[in-house]
Amino acid sequence: MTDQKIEKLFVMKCGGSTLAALPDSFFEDLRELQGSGVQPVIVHGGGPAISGNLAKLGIESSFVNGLRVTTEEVLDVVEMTLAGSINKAIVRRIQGSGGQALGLSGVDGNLITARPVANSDEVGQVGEVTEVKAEIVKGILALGYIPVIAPIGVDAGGQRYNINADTAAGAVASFVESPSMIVVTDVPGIMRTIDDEKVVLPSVTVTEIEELIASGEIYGGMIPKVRAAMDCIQGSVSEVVIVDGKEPQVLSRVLSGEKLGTRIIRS
Ligand SMILES: Nc1ncnc2c1ncn2[C@@H]1O[C@H](COP(=O)(O)OP(=O)(O)O)[C@@H](O)[C@H]1O
Ligand SMILES: CC(=O)N[C@@H](CCC(=O)OP(=O)(O)O)C(=O)O
Repeated sequence: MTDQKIEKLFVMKCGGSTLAALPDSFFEDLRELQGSGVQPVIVHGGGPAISGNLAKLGIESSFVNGLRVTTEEVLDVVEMTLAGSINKAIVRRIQGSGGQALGLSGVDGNLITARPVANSDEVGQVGEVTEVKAEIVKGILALGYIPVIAPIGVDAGGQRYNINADTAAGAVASFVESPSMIVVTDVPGIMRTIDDEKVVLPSVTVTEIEELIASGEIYGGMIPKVRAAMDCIQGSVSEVVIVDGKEPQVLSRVLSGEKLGTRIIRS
């Protein structure tokens, strides 16, 4: 398989907070992009659905710094939810709009290899990415399908890992050398309060992000997004854009350079 850079490639992360709320027009926009030769790669989350399924089984969810405490029992539910129902629901929605998609998790073909995170004594089977097999992603794109990736990793011994979806998306973007990553979530970008009013920041630098985390203006689920963004923009990814998936034609507008959401840039 060729390892040349793919023109018009972009990685998109779809958050669990917004998946169910994404309008049909979002998938129509995606299909039109695919039809015009753009090559989207999707990495998705599904945190709320995992917590919902765990609750049905009487298992309480707990998080340490945004990472789910993941026992083997929890991991079964994580994999079932992410690689199963959520992954297939996205594939069906893309196909329903006339696009072509192929769903897989990081386990398939050893797509995402992982090792335990540094604080695995606290969070259990949570992984950080060691490698993403870019040739699998490029091969699926070359066949004309949108890869839809669930963030489960695996190691050489066959152990599974639960990987935060923002982290996984950033790693996929780096390894496939995507020029950009679009993070689709349930808020219109990174917001801060100025004169008692919440405003969306059009662009932020790495230094500004550190300040916003330190001041508490970036918190919770936004932290793994900005951390993943800061990690991947050190390499081939030149910008990460955080946008609301309910914004009409959000993907094509961002890709055509419209100032929408928050752009995270290097300096
Ligand atoms: N500065 C900020 N601007 C916007 N949202 C923020 C900010 N800090 C924290 N958040 C929170 O981050 C959430 C998005 O993260 P999360 O719920 O994990 O979404 P996803 O499922 O898309 O990954 C927002 O709904 C909001 O509550
Ligand atoms: C380790 C860890 O926390 N993994 C996440 C994976 C899903 C995810 O990240 O989903 P969102 O993008 O919807 O938040 C979890 O178990 O919830």
